[in-house]
Amino acid sequence: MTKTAIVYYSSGGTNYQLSQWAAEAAKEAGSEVRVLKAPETAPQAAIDSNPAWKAHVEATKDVPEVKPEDLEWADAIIFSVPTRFGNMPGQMKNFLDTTGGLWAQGKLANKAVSAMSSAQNPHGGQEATILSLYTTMYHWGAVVAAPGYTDAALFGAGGNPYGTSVTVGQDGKMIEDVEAAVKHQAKRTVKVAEALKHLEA
Ligand SMILES: Cc1cc2nc3c(=O)[nH]c(=O)nc-3n(C[C@H](O)[C@H](O)[C@H](O)COP(=O)(O)O)c2cc1C
Repeated sequence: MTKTAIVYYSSGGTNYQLSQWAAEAAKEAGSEVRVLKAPETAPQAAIDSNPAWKAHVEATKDVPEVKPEDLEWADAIIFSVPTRFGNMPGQMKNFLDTTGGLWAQGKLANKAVSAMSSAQNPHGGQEATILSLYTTMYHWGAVVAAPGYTDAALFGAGGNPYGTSVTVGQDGKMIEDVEAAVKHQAKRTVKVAEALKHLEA
């Protein structure tokens, strides 16, 4: 059975929702799934000063924090993060910077990976954010299973071939309907992981 880790960071819930859709699809594709959040690094005072952020942290307090061992466990890894100035949030970068030990042992090579993102503007840096994640994955020797234009669902969802991305309005709601695109991407990442299982590093 293929194992899938869905690793996200979210302060408003968008990337948590994208991760939930990805989890449903990976399970449908026959994979064992863990949904895991990047550990928070912001001071509690900053979280408390933002009611939406505070509510999201409270609502997801039972989601386990990702550990490097989860990446070693997984055959497929799907990342989901908000765009922060065209880049991933520091919380995710902080976690990725703890994977040096696994990288040095070659344990992240040949994982099938893909990434998703959200931003407040339709062209607010989603693609750059996804590519910033892939830069680290290339160093791992992982195999990026970007969706490209492999399914019609991509077109209704903004058509981002690097990875599903969505615009989030001022009210925190998603503008485009990306559920089908997320699910296609997750299933494809699982399929690529299955195909890679017998590859020698
Ligand atoms: C520090 C910071 C930087 C941001 N930078 C951008 C940006 O460059 N472009 C943009 O469109 N939105 C930007 N945003 C908005 C976030 O991308 C948006 O709130 C996020 O995608 C919502 O995802 P979440 O609900 O999972 O937290 C930024 C937000 C913060 C807090």
